[in-house]
Amino acid sequence: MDKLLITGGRQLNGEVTISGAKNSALPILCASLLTADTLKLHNVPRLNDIRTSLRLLNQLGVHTQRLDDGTVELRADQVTSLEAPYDLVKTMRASILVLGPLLARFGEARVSLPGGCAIGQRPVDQHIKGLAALGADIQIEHGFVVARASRLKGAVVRTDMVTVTGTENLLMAAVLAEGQTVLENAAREPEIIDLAELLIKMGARIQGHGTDRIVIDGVETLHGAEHTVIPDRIEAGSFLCAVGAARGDITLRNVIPEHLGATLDKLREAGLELTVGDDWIRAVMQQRPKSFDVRTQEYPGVATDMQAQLMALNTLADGAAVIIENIFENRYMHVQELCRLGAEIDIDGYTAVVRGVERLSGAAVMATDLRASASLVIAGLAAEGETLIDRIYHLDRGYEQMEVKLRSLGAAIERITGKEAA
Ligand SMILES: CC(=O)N[C@H]1[C@@H](OP(=O)(O)OP(=O)(O)OC[C@H]2O[C@@H](n3ccc(=O)[nH]c3=O)[C@H](O)[C@@H]2O)O[C@H](CO)[C@@H](O)[C@@H]1O
Ligand SMILES: C=C(OP(=O)(O)O)C(=O)O
Repeated sequence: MDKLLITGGRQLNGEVTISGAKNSALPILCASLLTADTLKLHNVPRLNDIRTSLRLLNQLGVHTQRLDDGTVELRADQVTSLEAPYDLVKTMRASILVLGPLLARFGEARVSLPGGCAIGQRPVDQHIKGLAALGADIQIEHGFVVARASRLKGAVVRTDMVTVTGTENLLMAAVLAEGQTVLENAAREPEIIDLAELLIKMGARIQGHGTDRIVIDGVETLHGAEHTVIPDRIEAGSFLCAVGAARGDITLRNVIPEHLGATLDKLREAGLELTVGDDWIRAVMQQRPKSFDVRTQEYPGVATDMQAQLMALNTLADGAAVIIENIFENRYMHVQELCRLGAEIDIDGYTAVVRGVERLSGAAVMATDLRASASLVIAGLAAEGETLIDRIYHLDRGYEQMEVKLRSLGAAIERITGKEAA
């Protein structure tokens, strides 16, 4: 298992290019199942989750090809299996996103229930409820969601809570359904808009994406399209937290600053000087951060996927901060590890109180999930001495070459691979 070794205390300076968004690319890859024509996708990040998705799609019979420039071509003209097996689904919850497209185009799907996960229970009942409302017959059998429908029929679907992948699954199902579907209480994340825009290029009729009411008029078939995945707002936010903690002067390239609105507000509260252009953000930090409170919310609020990184920044702040995690019931696994680095944090249910300390000190820590890993990297960059982060396979799920990018900014960070790390 690989580890990361960080020698903290170096400032970050220079430019870094942000990769395509994992959470946009994952549903978009699954949209390839909706047509027999070719999808040509640009700016697809090189991540373990993307490799897992491509493996899953291959297993279903989708022909996939990755070109050197980050382009991925997919063609689902010979789908040979309608089953997403446990061994692939267990490593990545987003595999559930094949359910809607398979059912809509082929009238059948068997998708393993996603396995346990470190940040909360994460049921898929809303995906199932929505597909049932579109006329699917759905059973849970032997750990699989087994869904059948001759042709899905449009309906009004109101999910009990805002769900990102739930909205995406229902959107991909509804585009091929007969008649009109209205998704109420829909997620408004930029990744939903990106998916909807791809589907529209494929011939889908969708209105209202980006609002909480999406109206879809089903069509008989969809065709091929070419699309560029949006930049990863969470990767961008993570680098900004890193410079906030380690200090320095960095410029992010290939970003859409408006997707980071709530995060940028928080970072300004922390004392970062931010200059924002069309597709770049410059961040300068030369002082100790000031503490700032965080309440995670659905977009356009502060993303739960930024909570751990914003907490890492707060551990070094002047003052105390209250952090409230509103989306996942178990997303404080990083707290114990940040405390190993000298942070002072108390948790009470969904609330964490962070009392900023003047310095962190390097230690051996364990990554427990994707954004927890990022928070440990951020803290390690600012800590005195060496921090050794174990289980960074979590980080590799969602950050493209994070240590290479950080090294280019001047960080002392090395990957220790395989046996060497044991
Ligand atoms: C691949 C992807 O895009 N992942 C993102 C997606 O995850 P994901 O789509 O899994 O998260 P959801 O938006 O669905 O979850 C929001 C809340 O709803 C609950 N819920 C959801 C569906 C359901 O059927 N029943 C139910 O109870 C969840 O347990 C959670 O408490 O959105 C999350 C919230 O922004 C992000 O943290 C993840 O990075
Ligand atoms: C929780 C995340 O991803 P996933 O939904 O794929 O687990 C994330 O991106 O922070």
